[in-house]
Amino acid sequence: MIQQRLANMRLGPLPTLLSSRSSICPGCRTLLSPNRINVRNLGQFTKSKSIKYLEKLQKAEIKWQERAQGISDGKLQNPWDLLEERGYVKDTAGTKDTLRELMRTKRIAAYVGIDPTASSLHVGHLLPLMPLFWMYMHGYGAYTLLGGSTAKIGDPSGRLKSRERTARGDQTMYTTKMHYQLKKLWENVEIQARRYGYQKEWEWRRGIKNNNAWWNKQPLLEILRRVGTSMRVGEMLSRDTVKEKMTKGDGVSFAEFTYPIMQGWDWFELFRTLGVQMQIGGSDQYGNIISGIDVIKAARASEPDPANALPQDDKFDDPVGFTVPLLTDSSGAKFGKSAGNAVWLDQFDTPIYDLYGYFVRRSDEEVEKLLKLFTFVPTNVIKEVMEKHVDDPSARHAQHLLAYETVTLIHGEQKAKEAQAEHKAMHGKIVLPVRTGVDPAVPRPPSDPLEPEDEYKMVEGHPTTLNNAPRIDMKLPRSVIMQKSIARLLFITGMASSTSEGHRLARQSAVYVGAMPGQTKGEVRKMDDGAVTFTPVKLWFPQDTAKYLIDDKYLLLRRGKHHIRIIEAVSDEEYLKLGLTYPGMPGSGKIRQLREQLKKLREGMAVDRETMMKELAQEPKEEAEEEVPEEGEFTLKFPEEKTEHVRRLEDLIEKEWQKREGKPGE
Ligand SMILES: Nc1ncnc2c1ncn2[C@@H]1O[C@H](COP(=O)(O)OP(=O)(O)OP(=O)(O)O)[C@@H](O)[C@H]1O
Ligand SMILES: N[C@@H](Cc1ccc(O)cc1)C(=O)O
Repeated sequence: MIQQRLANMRLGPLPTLLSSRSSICPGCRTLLSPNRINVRNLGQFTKSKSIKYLEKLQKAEIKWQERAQGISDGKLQNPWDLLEERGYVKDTAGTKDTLRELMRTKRIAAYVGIDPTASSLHVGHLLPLMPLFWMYMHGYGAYTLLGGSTAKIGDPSGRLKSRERTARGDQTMYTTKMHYQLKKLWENVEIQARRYGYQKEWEWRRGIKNNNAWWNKQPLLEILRRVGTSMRVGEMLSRDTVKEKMTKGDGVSFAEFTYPIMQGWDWFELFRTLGVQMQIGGSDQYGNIISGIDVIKAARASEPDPANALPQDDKFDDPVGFTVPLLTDSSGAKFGKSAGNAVWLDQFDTPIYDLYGYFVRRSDEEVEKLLKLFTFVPTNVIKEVMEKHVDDPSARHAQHLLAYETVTLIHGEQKAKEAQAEHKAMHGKIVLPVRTGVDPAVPRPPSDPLEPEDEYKMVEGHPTTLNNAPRIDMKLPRSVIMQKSIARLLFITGMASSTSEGHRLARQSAVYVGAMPGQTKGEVRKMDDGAVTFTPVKLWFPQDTAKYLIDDKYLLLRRGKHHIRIIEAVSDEEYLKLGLTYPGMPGSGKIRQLREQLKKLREGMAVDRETMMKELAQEPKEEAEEEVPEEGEFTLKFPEEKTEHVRRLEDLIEKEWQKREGKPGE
């Protein structure tokens, strides 16, 4: 069938196509029209490969057109209707009819941008991401963009106060963490797609972009000439967000005023290179989306090279967008970091158990809406679940489904199973702890200084995925970073199982450090803030590690695809005060010994107080330093007197004993 259609296609013989002049975005796996293929943009293919590639494009296009016909015939649902039905559409840029028809006829691509202004994504960010994920699962191109450059300006939309400036190093840390969170989300979306029966096809496209890639080399003059001349200041001043901030807030800086143009130019870049015709954002992004459409139209009309001209034949070539409703808390405040009510996607900011608990606590009134927004559960199944739920609301059946599915998307199904089992074991016996800041009235329980090093251990016996990858961020004393060999650092950070393995990895350049590839041999170029780039580690001298410190504060290491460490250099005093330890830290044996005993006690393995005290009185085992310190090498050692951390652990052990012995007040 496809063969036959291929032969009948009006595209003509492929070699002819290859010589035709016009434009197609190189990243799009979309055949726009017969005369729109630009051989220059297919430069990376040899001629024969290009023909194969074009054949694949043709097949994909035929499938798409068959699907479009199926939608017209009422055999298939238009994905736009799915987005509307699930509650994702608040306002549209472009009429709903245009959006609907565009999605039926054209395999467009869409994007959602997020500025890395915190170290983690939060549940609010999932809302604009969900329709993007749905689009991906229906064969559209889907891109997430990190605003490494826009974050330096700060979007004034929906705010009365300008964002605080972020230090260069922190900005890098935020970008890196969000980049890996997005990667993890995308990997989980692939799994979810399979789980829900969406068969992955060659044409599916997705990616994570960083606008730093173009802003670092974008001449201002080009923007002013191509876009600046047609954007009217009066119109820009009349935008609600600008007016609000100018009259009720702290004013609008010139940089903030140009923010919508920056965001619009991002869109133009994605439109030009990847065929991203649609932008999705929270409802506070409506003004920026409208400005973006103006920017694209102006940039498109002012293209100096006709060979690069973008299609602009009819309304289906114009950029479009839509906003999702804002997720708010019970007081109506936008759920996010600025309002201080965020539920984080980073399990070390919001533990998975708490994330699960957050969704279980949603009210009966909102659970159906949230199931549609945050899960891939089909609407007919949601309907059945809600019927069951109404029969016995106290079982919180719908809420558990919501929690399970959302945690599965964020952290993987295994983690969702664990959180559910843990939750079920606790249910009814204790009040759920709230450690997320969702409800500030509930005090946060003191954190347990339990086995922090374990967070950096790789899971044994299982392949590493981003769902089970160890913790990314860690602190280390500055002296350790500056004076230990890179091999030792790899061991200390959990990237290698021993110093000798660290040595081998560094010798083979099998690990990477956050930096820009040097242009000359031995040259070290620091990473651009806002972008994440790695170059292979070499066996350099301990003092050379300092060259890779970003903003004199962060060192980035990567092994394979999933083992990342963002190591923050803190003063030795602060490290001790925080009570942190690292593998092989001289004097840390006491802490390890106390932790082991506390664990034993909690697991009911401790015999009696006297035996435990005896064991604690023994000299703790020190982890042998595999490496003989080089002369003058610093070794951070715990001071003789008890540290805060030791005292805290002793205190916890005492409390556990009192609990066990049934002392009042515990
Ligand atoms: N609570 C929310 N509901 C819906 N969309 C949201 C929510 N929070 C953020 N978004 C959307 O996520 C995208 C990125 O948001 P942004 O980078 O502004 O982060 P933010 O957390 O909203 O920032 P802040 O809370 O500091 O204002 C935007 O499209 C934004 O509208
Ligand atoms: N301005 C958006 C983030 C964003 C940044 C760059 C873009 O191209 C798109 C969106 C926000 O603050 O929420």
